[in-house]
Amino acid sequence: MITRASSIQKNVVDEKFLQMEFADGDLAGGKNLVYESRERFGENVRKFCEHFVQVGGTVLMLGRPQAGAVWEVVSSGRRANDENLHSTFDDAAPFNDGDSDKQSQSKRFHIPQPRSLLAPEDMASHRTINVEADNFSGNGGKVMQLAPGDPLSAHASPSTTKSIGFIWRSLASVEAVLAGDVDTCRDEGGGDTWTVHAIPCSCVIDTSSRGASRSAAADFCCSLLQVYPSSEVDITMESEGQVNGTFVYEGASAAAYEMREKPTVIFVLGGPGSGKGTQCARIVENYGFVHLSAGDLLRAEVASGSEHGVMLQNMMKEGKIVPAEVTVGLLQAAMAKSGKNKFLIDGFPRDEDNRLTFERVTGIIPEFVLFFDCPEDVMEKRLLNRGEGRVDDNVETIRKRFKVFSCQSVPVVDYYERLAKVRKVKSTYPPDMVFTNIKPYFTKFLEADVLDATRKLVKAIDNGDSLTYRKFVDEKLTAYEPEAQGHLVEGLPFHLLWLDTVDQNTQEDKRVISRICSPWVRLLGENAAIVGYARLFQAAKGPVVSTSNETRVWERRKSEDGAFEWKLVHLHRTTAPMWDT
Ligand SMILES: Nc1ncnc2c1ncn2[C@@H]1O[C@H](COP(=O)(O)OP(=O)(O)OP(=O)(O)O)[C@@H](O)[C@H]1O
Ligand SMILES: Nc1ccn([C@@H]2O[C@H](COP(=O)(O)O)[C@@H](O)[C@H]2O)c(=O)n1
Repeated sequence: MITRASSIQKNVVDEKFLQMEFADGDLAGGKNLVYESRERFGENVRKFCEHFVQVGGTVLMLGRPQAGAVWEVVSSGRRANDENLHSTFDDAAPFNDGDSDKQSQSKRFHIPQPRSLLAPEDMASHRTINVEADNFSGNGGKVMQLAPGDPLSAHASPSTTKSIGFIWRSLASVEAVLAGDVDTCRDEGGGDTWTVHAIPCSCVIDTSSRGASRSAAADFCCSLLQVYPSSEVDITMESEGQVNGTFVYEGASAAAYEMREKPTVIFVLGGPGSGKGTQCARIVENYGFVHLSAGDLLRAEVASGSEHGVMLQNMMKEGKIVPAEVTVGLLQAAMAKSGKNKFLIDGFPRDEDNRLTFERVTGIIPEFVLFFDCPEDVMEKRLLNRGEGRVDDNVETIRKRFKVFSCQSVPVVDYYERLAKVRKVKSTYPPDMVFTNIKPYFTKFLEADVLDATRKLVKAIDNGDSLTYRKFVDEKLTAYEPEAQGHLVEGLPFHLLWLDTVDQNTQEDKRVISRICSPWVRLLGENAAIVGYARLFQAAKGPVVSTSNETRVWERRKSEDGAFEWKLVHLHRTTAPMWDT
């Protein structure tokens, strides 16, 4: 059984979830759970694994550690497979957390490097799974006829956005091969060829000197490196001049930083007229998401006179769900065009086919599903009063749409409910009240935004980039910092002087860069936040040269264009002691 981090949602790991997710037999039989993560481990993932172990399972955690994260193999003391774990992870050292009670229930090991995606039984037989070139002509989304161990190659589109989707699909394909899951082994085809030879694998990327595909290639390497330890991945980048692997590795890290995560997607569902569009407008205004309404995209497609226009119009008049390929294609194009990475996808997925097609094509799993709960009589009244001249806002079609919703869309909501991903809001109240009830689900995005602003600001300071610096900082910034010798400094000139003296032409190996470590965020209401962290200053090619502790106070305001932005209003920095190593 392979479980992804994203399906273990924050704050929802409880008995109910476990019972829904895993049949009794799975747990009672002491089955293995191979937990594969490309995401940061949180407290809930740990709890989840511990629980799984307590009910007799074994958990292997595979992937790459994030800074500061502890990778653990949690193994049930009641099972006799500890040896197996030792031989799989031969450099794993027992971890003694001093809690002897717990130790008798389960043993933990720190693994410095995860080894592979293979489950222990596969490791034991050392089956090598070849993932090679030229066995798959992927044009047109052909389904590959694969059995476990069969070779696989894949093709990537030259467009970066599509390629990112490919990366995840490609990794999903590798997993699918491992699991013998032929259905998942699809690819859309076209473009460059990326070759993954085996696990341990090597990867040859022909960039053909195209910018987009080069950066996609870097992303791909990065994804590989997140899943496989670098010792097992050998990356070569072929282009004019034979750029070597080191370049790609560094490129991959940079790309990983810029595009740390796949886009964040929230699906917005609810019956016709439940108020999805109304609330999405508020979420966009307050939390900076891009709103994509599947229905609006389809109506625009009809209006554009496209080849599918007549068919789409007829289906919509009947309240029917149009083919998923069309809707997903429109959504994908709109996401790429926006250049943004946070999306509210409204009125989607309307049925299982919508959901599966979206997952297959984009590889994106939604952060959560915002669901508006509203009785039919209320929705009908609203739609009849909407007055937007839509072809489907008449009693006859409205009733058909209700039927389609309960027969085809509700099962999708149930599916996400089983993954504990549904955030239900009653939408019979007035719009402002509905929005108040939605807000708590979006707090974490405010925290992420303010942390992102902090990172960008620190980067601007490192680069002597006063233009970007000014974008993030209030003119009346106040600061306590060692350079000010105990005085409160007000305004920007003191800081700009420092920025201007950072010599951007300094030789690369003499530059000092800084890194934010152990950050924390505390929101003070919706419009203020405190961010704290340790900042390590490093020579670009050398060890840490100094450290400081910084606290920054941010205020969220509306900018001239009406969007919210974070502005730094106060800074406190102290020099932190250095440790002898
Ligand atoms: N909480 C509410 N109270 C009263 N009226 C509302 C509320 N929310 C939305 N409405 C009104 O109901 C109508 C339908 O709302 P909206 O278009 O947001 O629904 P929807 O779920 O997006 O519908 P559809 O699925 O058909 O696109 C609109 O006229 C809107 O102004
Ligand atoms: N995923 C979707 C979304 C919509 N449709 C069709 O569009 C009609 C209107 O949708 P709204 O969300 O704007 O109400 C809907 O009744 C469907 O005909 C679709 O097929 N697939």
